[in-house]
Amino acid sequence: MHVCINITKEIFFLSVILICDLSFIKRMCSSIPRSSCALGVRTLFIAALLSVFQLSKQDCVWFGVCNTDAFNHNQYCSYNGTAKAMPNDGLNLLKERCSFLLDESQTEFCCDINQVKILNENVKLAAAILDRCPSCMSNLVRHICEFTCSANQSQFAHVAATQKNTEGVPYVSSLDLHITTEYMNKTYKSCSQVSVPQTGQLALDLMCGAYPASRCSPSKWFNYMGDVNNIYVPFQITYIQHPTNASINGTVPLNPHTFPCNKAINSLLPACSCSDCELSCPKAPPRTEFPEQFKIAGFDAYVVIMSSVYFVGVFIFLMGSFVFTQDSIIDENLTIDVNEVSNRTNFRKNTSFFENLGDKTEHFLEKVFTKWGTFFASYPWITLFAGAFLVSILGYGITFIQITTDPVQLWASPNSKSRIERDFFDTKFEPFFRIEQIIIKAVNLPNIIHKTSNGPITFGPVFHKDFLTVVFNLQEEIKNINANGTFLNDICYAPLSDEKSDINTSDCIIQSIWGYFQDDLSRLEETEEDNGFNILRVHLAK
Ligand SMILES: CC(C)CCC[C@@H](C)[C@H]1CC[C@H]2[C@@H]3CC=C4C[C@@H](O)CC[C@]4(C)[C@H]3CC[C@]12C
Repeated sequence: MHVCINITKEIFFLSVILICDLSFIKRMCSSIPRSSCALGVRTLFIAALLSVFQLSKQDCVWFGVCNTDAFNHNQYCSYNGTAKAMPNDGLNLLKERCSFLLDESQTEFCCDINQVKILNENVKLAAAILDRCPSCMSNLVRHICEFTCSANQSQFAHVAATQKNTEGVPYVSSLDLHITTEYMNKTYKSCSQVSVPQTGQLALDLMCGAYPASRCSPSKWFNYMGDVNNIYVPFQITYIQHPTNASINGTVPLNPHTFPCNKAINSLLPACSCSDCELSCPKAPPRTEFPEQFKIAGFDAYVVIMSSVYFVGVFIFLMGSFVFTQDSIIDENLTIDVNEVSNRTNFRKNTSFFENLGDKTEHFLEKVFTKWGTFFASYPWITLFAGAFLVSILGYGITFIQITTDPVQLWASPNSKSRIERDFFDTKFEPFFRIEQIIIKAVNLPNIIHKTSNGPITFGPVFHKDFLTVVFNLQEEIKNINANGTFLNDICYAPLSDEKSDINTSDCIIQSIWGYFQDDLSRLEETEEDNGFNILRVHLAK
């Protein structure tokens, strides 16, 4: 509709100009030669077309400041013409926050010097919080500069509503801003961890309206920054997200260039620090990869080698037992003489290699030990005394024996991580306390799906309300445990208790998920509203 009206306007202008020109030409042509007359007509026609084109160009949606409301917010005059030249003072002011707009030596803009001043003033609000992370700040300011001053503003900004000032001049009271989701996400990502040391919060805790940073999202953040009900925002800015930067019905969504927070935007400014940008934090060294497992034909090499050794051994044994036999019986039909029973070889048909080997070894040992025994038996006294002397000499070492009964010394290597940490603990927290841990697992319970304004989030089954209640009861039972008259408060670590007075169980250090609820069952029931969603209230700060 809007376009149609403009086109009819153009045709109207064209016809008026042509009619005027034609009457003028008729008069002129009667007095000059025909060829120069034709040239004149053509030139006039082109000039007319150009002027029409110029008139129809509507690059801007606003220009200049037309209203200042009760909150000292400035609103801009509705204007749909071309960009206007910016005086040098204005260009210098633009350099402050929007220097990228001047990159292509552009001098015409859809804003005047007053708007640039207002822009610089307003941007200071965000700068107070975000300036410590230059990439985030620059990302955010890019779209603000673009929609306030860009020379082709009308491609992505459409006036949604206007109002009239006291003099009846219309000013923009609501603007639709077409912007890519990519820009919003990347800008949000680069700012999401920026901290505000003065308050100990994150920037988004302050800049996301009703939402804390943990529940903020790109859409919520931008919506808040454009919400006219926000005291800092002068007029409604409705961010309309586009999944791509493709133009739709002549609307080309704004897609300014962004920098990740760990990249410096120029050589003068640093990248954001680790405390404001996770990407800037030093990376943990890559995990040392274990060397490739040694394999033979796709099987573990040790298995292959040990199996081969086993089979070769078995093979040798079987060969020695059955194949390499010695013929020791001469005659098959031998009749054994009773007197020859002691001659073993006569009973054997075949003797194996191993049997022969065993036989020889046995004979050898028999000979050696017979000699040994005969020798010592011949000198009994010397043997007895020498033996006793040797035993007493060697037994002297028993005086150096140390028996370790401490399980820590017995089972933990002095260089092990647990041992080093325990030694550290012992030196810092005397006397030594043992930390007892109970690891509780939820069995057969479903996951918890928590519906939030950012979409559903799945939590593990340990967050089941009933489960948490059972854990609480168990914790209470442990607190009241009675071991033959000794209670937890008799043995627990209670650094905050007054040493002179008796230690109460409530002074004992117990760390569990119930700490979030100050060990108070009724607090688990408390909920909070998050944009229509019910959420659990966590009493961290109380
Ligand atoms: C918690 C407080 C301090 C932070 C406030 C953050 C938001 C609301 C502030 C920070 C920067 C501000 C913007 C800075 C510059 C401009 C350009 C101007 O042409 C229209 C207003 C507009 C678009 C401001 C709107 C409000 C704004 C988005």
